[in-house]
Amino acid sequence: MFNSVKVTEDIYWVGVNDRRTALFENLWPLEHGVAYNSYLLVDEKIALIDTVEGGQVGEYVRKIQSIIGTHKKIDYLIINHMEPDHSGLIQSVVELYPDIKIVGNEKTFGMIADFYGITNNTHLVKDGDEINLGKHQLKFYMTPMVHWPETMMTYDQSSQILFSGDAFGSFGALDGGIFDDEVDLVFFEEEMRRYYANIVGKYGAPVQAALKKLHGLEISTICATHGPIWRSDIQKVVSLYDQWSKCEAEEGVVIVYGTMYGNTGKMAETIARTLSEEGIKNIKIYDGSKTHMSYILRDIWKYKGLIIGSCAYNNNLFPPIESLTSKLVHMGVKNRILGIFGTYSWSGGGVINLKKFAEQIKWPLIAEPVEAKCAACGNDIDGCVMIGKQMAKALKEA
Ligand SMILES: Cc1cc2nc3c(=O)[nH]c(=O)nc-3n(C[C@H](O)[C@H](O)[C@H](O)COP(=O)(O)O)c2cc1C
Repeated sequence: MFNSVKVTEDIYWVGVNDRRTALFENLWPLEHGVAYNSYLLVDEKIALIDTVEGGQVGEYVRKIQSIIGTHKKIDYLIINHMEPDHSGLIQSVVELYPDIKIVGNEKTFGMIADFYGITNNTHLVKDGDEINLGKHQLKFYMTPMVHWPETMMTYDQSSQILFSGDAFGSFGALDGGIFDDEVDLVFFEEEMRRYYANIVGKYGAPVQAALKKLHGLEISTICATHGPIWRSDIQKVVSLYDQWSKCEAEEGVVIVYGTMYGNTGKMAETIARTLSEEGIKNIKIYDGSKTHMSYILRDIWKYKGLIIGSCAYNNNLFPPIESLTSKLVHMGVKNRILGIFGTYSWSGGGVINLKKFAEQIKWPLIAEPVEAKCAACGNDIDGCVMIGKQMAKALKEA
């Protein structure tokens, strides 16, 4: 989108959409693109909050100059987050506005020096420090490890807008709509959870600390660095972050399996049908080879139950299931209940490693694991039914 967009009378969205990059962080699919949001506050003094990814300098500068013209200077460049998708144009901004003061904390400046070799014209802020722009009084909140060490948030006391960095951000380009009341909210809530689960999810405790620090602040609008601007129901957005960072989950089950020839998948169908017969409505089945892990993690972040299956593969788990289980351990997901199943033909490798995963992640196993030889029959099918029944029972009791 070429236009800048007014957030208030004198605050502008000057972000850009990226529909070309296939993988965010070279890892996470961007089927519907992503937006890099930056904001311009035009007061007696002018401040730019964060920049955008490095590839879109022309459009970014045109947007800024369509608001302030080519002669006015920008006084402050506030850096809430140094990840290169937001800091990518710091050098270009500094070249264009050589007197600009870069506002950040101690950790920010270490990274600016190391990434971009910039050490001049810095304005160091600590937790609670303020800067006056004229009408606007900005206050800085240090929120380390949401999700980098230098992350901070900027709160404008006059408009009650929180510039939150990556917190409350989501995947998905902004297809014309910039505000939450202009976009498909169902899509963005899913994409916000996928972003949270994959990018921020490991840092639940720092997110909790940040939410505590912001508690009591009157927030009219949240301007994150990705996704829509939230202004309709701030309480809902904050409470989603609260739930996710506490690993709270809803009633429902993700069943994910790894299969080469379909036998493990058939067991998943039996388990799912039993869950449904037992009254569970939210059941999501994924073939781990077909659906990218980021979507599976998104749903694991939502639902309390995980049932995971794997065929044996060279004495080990099937590779996509191996990746998923190690990612779950790495992220330290808590407060889930687990069922496991699988197949083998000679010495196994799937279920034995799923049992090791259960021990590592310390989630309770709701039923006896089922391991079918080649293809499930008789007792194996009974075992799958039992996994479904026990999972439904545990979910209802949770
Ligand atoms: C490449 C490959 C490696 C396998 N490695 C093992 C193994 O290490 N141990 C074992 O018991 N079975 C192994 N199997 C057999 C499968 O795990 C077994 O046939 C299983 O039932 C297949 O399930 P599926 O139909 O869900 O793919 C292997 C099969 C293939 C094709």
